[in-house]
Amino acid sequence: MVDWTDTEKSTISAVWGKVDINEVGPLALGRVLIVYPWTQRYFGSFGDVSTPAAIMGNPKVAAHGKVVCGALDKAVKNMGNILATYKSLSETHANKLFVDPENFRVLADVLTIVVAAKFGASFTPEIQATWQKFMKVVVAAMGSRYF
Ligand code: HEM
Repeated sequence: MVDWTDTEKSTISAVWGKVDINEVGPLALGRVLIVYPWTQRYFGSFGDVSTPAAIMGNPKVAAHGKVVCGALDKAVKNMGNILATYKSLSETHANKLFVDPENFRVLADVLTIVVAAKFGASFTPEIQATWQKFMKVVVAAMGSRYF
């Protein structure tokens, strides 16, 4: 159970409210595949991911980036119970997709970089701290059914 202050809750809602899932989702997943190439092994059915340009232009990568960010929307809307929110998604990634949970942290870090680049100076250290706390909880929840 994670305690969130009212300020933390409103900070996450405000940041998320300014994030365009359709833009940030594809950018984040594309960057994960480029910066951490071993993650490509999970997306064998996605077609051409052989070069950075192919990855960033791949419609399946873009579509899936939106799906992942859509799932993050659920965490924003259920901050009081992120663990339960991701129970079955964690089970799917563990037992069906066999995704190494270390990759959740990788995705969270890349997403933070993409969000920071979009926000620029308005992504203050205080906002970053709250955002990273939120990401930590998401990563923990996504990894919660691995053991
Ligand atoms: C915050 C972290 C993540 C969230 C919220 C998330 C969310 C999702 C969602 C909602 C789906 C669709 C599930 C379904 O259709 O039942 C999915 C599928 C999938 N995820 Fe994740 N995911 C995350 C991280 C990752 C990472 C880091 C990887 C691999 C590096 C990954 C690999 C996959 C794969 C391979 C699929 C199936 C794709 C397909 O064949 O269509 N996920 N994920």
